[in-house]
Amino acid sequence: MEVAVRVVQAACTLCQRVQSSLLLPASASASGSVHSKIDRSPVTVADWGVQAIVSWLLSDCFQDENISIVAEEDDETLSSSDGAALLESVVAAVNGCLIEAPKYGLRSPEKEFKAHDILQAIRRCSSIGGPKGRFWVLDPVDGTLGFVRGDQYAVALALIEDGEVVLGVLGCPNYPMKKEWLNYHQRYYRLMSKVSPPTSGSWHKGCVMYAHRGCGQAWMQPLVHDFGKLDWRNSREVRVSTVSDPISATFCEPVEKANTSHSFTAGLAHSVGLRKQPLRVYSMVKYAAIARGDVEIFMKFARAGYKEKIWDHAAGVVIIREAGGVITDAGGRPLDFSRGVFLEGLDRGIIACSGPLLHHRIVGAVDASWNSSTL
Ligand SMILES: Nc1ncnc2c1ncn2[C@@H]1O[C@H](COP(=O)(O)OS(=O)(=O)O)[C@@H](OP(=O)(O)O)[C@H]1O
Ligand SMILES: [Mg+2]
Ligand SMILES: [Mg+2]
Ligand SMILES: [Mg+2]
Repeated sequence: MEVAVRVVQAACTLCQRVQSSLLLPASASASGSVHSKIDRSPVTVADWGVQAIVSWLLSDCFQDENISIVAEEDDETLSSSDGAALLESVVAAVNGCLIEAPKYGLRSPEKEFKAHDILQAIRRCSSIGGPKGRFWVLDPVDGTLGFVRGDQYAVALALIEDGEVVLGVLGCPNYPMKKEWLNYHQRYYRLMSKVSPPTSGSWHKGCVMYAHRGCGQAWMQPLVHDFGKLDWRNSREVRVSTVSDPISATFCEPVEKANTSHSFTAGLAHSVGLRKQPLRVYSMVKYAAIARGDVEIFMKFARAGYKEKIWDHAAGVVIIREAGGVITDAGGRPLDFSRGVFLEGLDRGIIACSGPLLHHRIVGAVDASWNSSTL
């Protein structure tokens, strides 16, 4: 757990630097830093950079060159002839971050990384998961769309043992320790990014959340740029909301309508008596929000045929559960992390709630309205 938290803290620093540079007006570096994948989703220098550093740091910490990691990105684009400029940016971002690894109580590599070291580190995350043994699961940047838009995103790292998520760490660089800081923070960030972006060293407005299966506790600590100054006693326990009356509950969901049916969730919300506007947030920050009691419900109904990937959920699931929440598919069954990179057998959608009462109502409402929906 300690290694995972340190590694995620370091990875968040890399992300913050890349995000600041992306937000520079007409930034020369920005134009080349975002690439479009075959499914037209974005991938950036930060996605590859984080995957490379997490891969290298984990294998270095555990002295295991063959450490097993399932992760979202691959090296195909960077290895291709038109990926040379991107690769160069990733090399610079990774070296800039790893040189500071000792600040996080981690080791820097003996020599600066060259392009082929980066490709190798990215490629090493090629585990395909499964029912047996132990492997890490990494979403280097979850909510890449939010990331490129200067908004919410998360670095998500989990450990799976024999098909069960045993620990999860969620780095949320733009999600302040206190919900009340969020508006102020976002307005400030947008304003600043038009003038001069904040230097990474002065930016302490994020948090890192983590939990270990079976402890019944989940924790949050501030994002730091010098781990030596971080006292583990600054970590505070987080807990889900105690609200169980739908009238006072808030639900959250993905921002993009391509990723979930906003109309179906609006119908569900109405039928169970939710009255507040949904909070649309990018990334697993939604899971962080449930775990620490900022919202009560998360719902996602992807289009038929879309298969959810384990890295989009693993870290968040264990944090929500240990913080006291309930998370299942829409049939009320636990998410199955034991069947490879996909959440195979997922029934319709995902529902996370601060407690069993709300969860029961929503699952019931899905059943009542599913057949008349167009999903
Ligand atoms: N079609 C479709 N349907 C459902 N989900 C999809 C789909 N395409 C992608 N993804 C995955 O969604 C991840 C982003 O989820 P978000 O909750 O951040 O979505 S949103 O941007 O707020 O709409 C996103 O994670 P990242 O790629 O890490 O950003 C994807 O893994
Ligand atoms: Mg992606
Ligand atoms: Mg993701
Ligand atoms: Mg991602």
